[in-house]
Amino acid sequence: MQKYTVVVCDHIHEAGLKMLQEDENINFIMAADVDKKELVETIIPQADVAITRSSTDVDEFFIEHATNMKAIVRAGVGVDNVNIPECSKKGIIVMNVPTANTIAAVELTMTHMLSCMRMFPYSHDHLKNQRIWKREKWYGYELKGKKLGIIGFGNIGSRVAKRAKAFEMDIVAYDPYINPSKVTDLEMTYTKNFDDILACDVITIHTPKNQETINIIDKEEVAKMKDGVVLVNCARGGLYNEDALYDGLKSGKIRFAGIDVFVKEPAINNKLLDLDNIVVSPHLGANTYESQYNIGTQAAGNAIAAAKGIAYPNAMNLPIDESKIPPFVKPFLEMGQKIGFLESQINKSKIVSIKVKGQGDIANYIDSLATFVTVGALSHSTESINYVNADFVAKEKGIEVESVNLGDSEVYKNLITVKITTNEGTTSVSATIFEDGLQRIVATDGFDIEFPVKGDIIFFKNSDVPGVIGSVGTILANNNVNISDFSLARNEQSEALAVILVDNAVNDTTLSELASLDACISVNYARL
Ligand SMILES: NC(=O)C1=CN([C@@H]2O[C@H](COP(=O)(O)OP(=O)(O)OC[C@H]3O[C@@H](n4cnc5c(N)ncnc54)[C@H](O)[C@@H]3O)[C@@H](O)[C@H]2O)C=CC1
Ligand SMILES: O=C(O)CCC(=O)C(=O)O
Repeated sequence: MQKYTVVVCDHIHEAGLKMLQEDENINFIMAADVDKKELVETIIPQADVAITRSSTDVDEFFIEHATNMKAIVRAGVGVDNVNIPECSKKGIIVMNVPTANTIAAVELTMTHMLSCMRMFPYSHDHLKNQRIWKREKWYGYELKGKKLGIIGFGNIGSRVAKRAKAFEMDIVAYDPYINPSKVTDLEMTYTKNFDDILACDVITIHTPKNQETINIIDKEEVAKMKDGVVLVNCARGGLYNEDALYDGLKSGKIRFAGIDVFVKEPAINNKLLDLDNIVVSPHLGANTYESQYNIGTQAAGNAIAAAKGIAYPNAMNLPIDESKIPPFVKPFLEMGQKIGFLESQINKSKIVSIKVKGQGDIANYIDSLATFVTVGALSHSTESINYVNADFVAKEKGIEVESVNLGDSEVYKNLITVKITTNEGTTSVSATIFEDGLQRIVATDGFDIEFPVKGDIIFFKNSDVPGVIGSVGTILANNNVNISDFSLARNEQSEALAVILVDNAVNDTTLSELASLDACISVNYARL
C-alpha cells in the first residue's frame, strides 16, 4: 500500500491529528516539540507534506531540506513566514486555511481593545497577586463615542468594525483595495486619507504583512496621532514599527497598546514587555478551541488530499509541471504576475477590470497568463488569492478579467500587455522576454520606454521642460538614493516619463519632495 509522510511541525487540534492517524495511507510524524534545526535536518527530508503554524519558518534552510515535499499546509491565514517564491521554484505547493480563525482573531482584538481602555490585566494583577484593593487607581475610558480607525477591512477588520459599532464607537476604515460601499453600507466612514486614521482615538490593524504594510505606523505617523491614542495590533509584528511604538508608549503619546504579535517571536526579550502601559499576548489570535478545531481538521484534510495528489485546496502558488508546457511559457507567466503586482502598486485603488492581451505564441496561453496577472494584481491586498481561485475571487470582488489573443506579433517575438483599471484610473504595461531571458517592459501608459521588470522603480511623469532631470537627481542624491538605471521617454502631449531604478527602498519623504517639483505631474513607486 502506498504510504505518504505528513509531518506536523507545530501544535494543531487533536481532531486533526486523529484524522492523520486514522488514514491508512498516511505515515504521520508529530514533530511540534522537536527542535527546529533537528526537525529541518532529520525529519523534513522524509516529508511528502508538512503542516506548519506561525512557529515554523518555511525559509530557504527549510526548503533546501524539503527534498521530497509536495505541499506545505499553513494552518492559518498569514503566510509571511513562508518563502512562497522559493517553494514554487522547488515545485512545492503552498496552501493556507484562510477563514477558520477569523472570529478568534476578531474577539482577541476586542479583548485587547477593552483591556487597554480599562487597564484590566493591571487591576487584576493588583488585586489577585498583590492583594491591594485600590479602586481609585483604576479609572479607565469607555469605547462609546470614541473614533476607531481600522486599517484593513477584510475578513477580520470588517467584523471588528461590526462589534465595535455595537459598542457605539464611530468607525473610520482605511483600505484602498475594497469597494467603499463595503464600509458605507454599514453606516461607517470610509477614507482614502491615512491621516483620518491617525486622528482616531483607537487604531487597530488587520492587513497582511508585506512590503507596503511593514512600518505602516512609524515615528512620523505616531507624531501625527492624538495624544493618548490607543493602538491595537493582532495582525503581524512590524506593521507598527516596534521602536516607534516603544517611544510613543514611553512618552505617553500612546496611552496604551494591546499587542498580540511581534517582529521576532517568541518575544520573551522584547523591550515592549518592560513597559507598564501595554497589554500583551503570545500570538493568541487563533487560539480558541473552536478555531483550532476548524483549522486543525481543515489543515489535516487538506494535507491528506495533497499527499495523495487528489486536491490542493487554497493553493497559493502553482508549481508548474514544466513537462506539460513549452519552456518559453513559464517565464511569461511569472512576468505576468510581476506586472500585475507592479500595476497594483502604481495604481492603488479598487480594481475594476484587468485586461490581458497576448501577441505571438504566448497568445495561445492567454487565459493562464490572465490568471497569473490576476494573482499578482490582488496578492498584496488579499492573502486568500491563489491560482485556483483567482477567477472566483476576482468575480466576487466585481473585477472583470478579460484575455485577448491578438495573434502574431509585429515587432517582438512575443508581447504581453496588461491594462488595469481602478476606481481612479487606468495603467497599461507591455512587456516581452528577449532571447537572452531578459524580462523587459517596453511600453507603459503610452510611452515607449524600456526597463527591466525588477527592483525598486520610481515612475516620474512631468511636463517636458528643461532642468527636471537635474532636480530629480539632486533630490534622490540628497536622500541617499542611488540610481542604478534611468530611462526617459516623451509623448505627443509634451509630457515626459522617467523610469528610475534605484538600489534601495525609497521613503515617503523622498517621494513627496519629488512630487513637490513644479513640473511634476505624478510620482509612483513600486517594489518587485
Ligand atoms: N494574531 C493572529 O493570530 C492572527 C493574525 N492574522 C493576521 O490578520 C491578517 C488579516 O487577516 P484577514 O482579515 O483574514 O485577511 P483578509 O485578506 O480578509 O483582509 C486583509 C485586508 O487588508 C487590506 N489591505 C491590504 N493591504 C492594505 C494596505 N496597504 N492598507 C490598508 N488595507 C490593506 C485588504 O484589501 C483586505 O481587505 C492576516 O494577514 C494575518 O496576518 C490572521 C489570523 C490570526
Ligand atoms: O496560530 C497561528 O499559527 C497563528 C495564526 C495566524 O497568525 C494566522 O492565521 O495568520
